[in-house]
Amino acid sequence: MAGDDVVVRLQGVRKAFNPGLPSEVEVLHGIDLQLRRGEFCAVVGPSGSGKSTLLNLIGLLDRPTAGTLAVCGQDTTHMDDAALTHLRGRSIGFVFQYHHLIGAFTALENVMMPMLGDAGFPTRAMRERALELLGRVGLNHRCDNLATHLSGGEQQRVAVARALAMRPAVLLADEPTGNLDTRSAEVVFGLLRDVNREQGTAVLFVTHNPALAARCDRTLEVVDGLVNPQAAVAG
Ligand SMILES: Nc1ncnc2c1ncn2[C@@H]1O[C@H](COP(=O)(O)OP(=O)(O)OP(=O)(O)O)[C@@H](O)[C@H]1O
Repeated sequence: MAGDDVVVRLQGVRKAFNPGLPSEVEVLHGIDLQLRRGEFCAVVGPSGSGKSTLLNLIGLLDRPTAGTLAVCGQDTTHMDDAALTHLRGRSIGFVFQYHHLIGAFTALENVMMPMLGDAGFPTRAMRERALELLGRVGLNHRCDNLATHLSGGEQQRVAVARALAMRPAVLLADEPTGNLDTRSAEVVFGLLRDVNREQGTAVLFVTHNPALAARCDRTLEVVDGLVNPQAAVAG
């Protein structure tokens, strides 16, 4: 297996909540998977099977209880929280089912948020990058609108622009179209697909929509905390 273009690698990853307590529950039971640069991969499976838990681990929002996880070639096992935050900021973009924009900020300000980083104040370069991204998602005419004044589909397009701000190698999209009407879902899916093809961004796209899953390069099926091995290796 080629190693250089692997942007996410999980080996024997397990995740238990409340470990060591009577309420302990293991949700992921030993996941092996690789995601390569440029792959657009659907993540499907029944409700409660562990899809979001898996994405939260890959997004470095939570830690495995066993196994190894490497992102962009870096083994995260012994990283402290600061190192995880740094790696996450440089490598991962997130789009969630609910956009999580800051309603009192404009579209432009929301897209600039991830770029503020340590500097903490906006620069002209950040503003220009945010304008470019809003143009990319077809919303330059909305840049000065408050997020709360945008439609659901527009808000999700701003969320996509924000997720791309740091040019992530990996985009994690957890049911990004789940709350949208068919037309807006198509626009958001098309945007993710275009970005994937143009920039080689690897995408994990959680969906309950079989028609959208069928349009991805491959499908990971999560069932009872395991990834279907056939689907995981299928091209
Ligand atoms: N913090 C937590 N503490 C305890 N159990 C949790 C926690 N987070 C998730 N779970 C449990 O882990 C299991 C998997 O949840 P997860 O959200 O990953 O499923 P999912 O496949 O994304 O579901 P859906 O399709 O409904 O979004 C569920 O049984 C859930 O109740």
